[in-house]
Amino acid sequence: MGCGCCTHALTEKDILRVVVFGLENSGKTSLVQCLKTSNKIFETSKYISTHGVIAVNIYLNIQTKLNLLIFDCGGCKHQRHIWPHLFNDSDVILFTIDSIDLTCLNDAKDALFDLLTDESLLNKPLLIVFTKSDKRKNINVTQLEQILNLSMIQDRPIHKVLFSSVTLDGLTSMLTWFTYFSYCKLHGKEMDISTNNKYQISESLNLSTPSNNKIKK
Ligand SMILES: Nc1nc2c(ncn2[C@@H]2O[C@H](COP(=O)(O)OP(=O)(O)OP(=O)(O)O)[C@@H](O)[C@H]2O)c(=O)[nH]1
Ligand SMILES: [Mg+2]
Repeated sequence: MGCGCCTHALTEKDILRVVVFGLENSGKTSLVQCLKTSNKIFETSKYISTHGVIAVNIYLNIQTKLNLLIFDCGGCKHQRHIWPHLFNDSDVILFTIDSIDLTCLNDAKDALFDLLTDESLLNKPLLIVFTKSDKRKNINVTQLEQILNLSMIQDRPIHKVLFSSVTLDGLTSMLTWFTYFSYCKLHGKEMDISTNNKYQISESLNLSTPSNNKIKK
């Protein structure tokens, strides 16, 4: 696989495989598009539900050579039988949760914990993305975390981000997290739960500002 701007062919180790799960309408495809293009979506964007899985290759940062292969899965119930087929190939899991639609939280929690108990996903790093943060001020993330029982998840690195595809708030935090795990994979390092390491690495990679990732505001 090549990206057009690298001089060497990419190997498996160069590519971080990210599987994106989450209920229908929770913002997965919009988020992937934001990662791919660094552009905001329009608030009025039409909802087109994903069928099956869409693989998206993203080459993100000239300095860090972050290569992501993202699997964007359809979220509605009858699509979820496809999810297990992607488990083995993943390095990290991204799970989206609509931070506005509180009626879906229990379903989201069930879907999330079903995933995490699957043997092939044990210990895989988990990025929880609370989406649509532009739609409501003062979202109480702690309350969301409590309802979802996220403190129960102790067997793996976990990071939580409040994100909006409309404003791109939270994008840099996601990219920093991906860069850390990409670095670990490339160098065969243990994927550490400690956040200190993560930030040391991201600082040394000079990833702390959005401009490094060419994010258009
Ligand atoms: N205001 C706002 N709307 C969003 C945001 N993210 C997604 N949406 C809207 O929410 C709807 C669903 O977004 P999608 O990204 O298609 O959701 P999905 O999780 O991929 O849905 P499925 O493919 O059915 O599983 C679309 O109308 C988007 O425009 C956001 O951050 N803010
Ligand atoms: Mg979708």
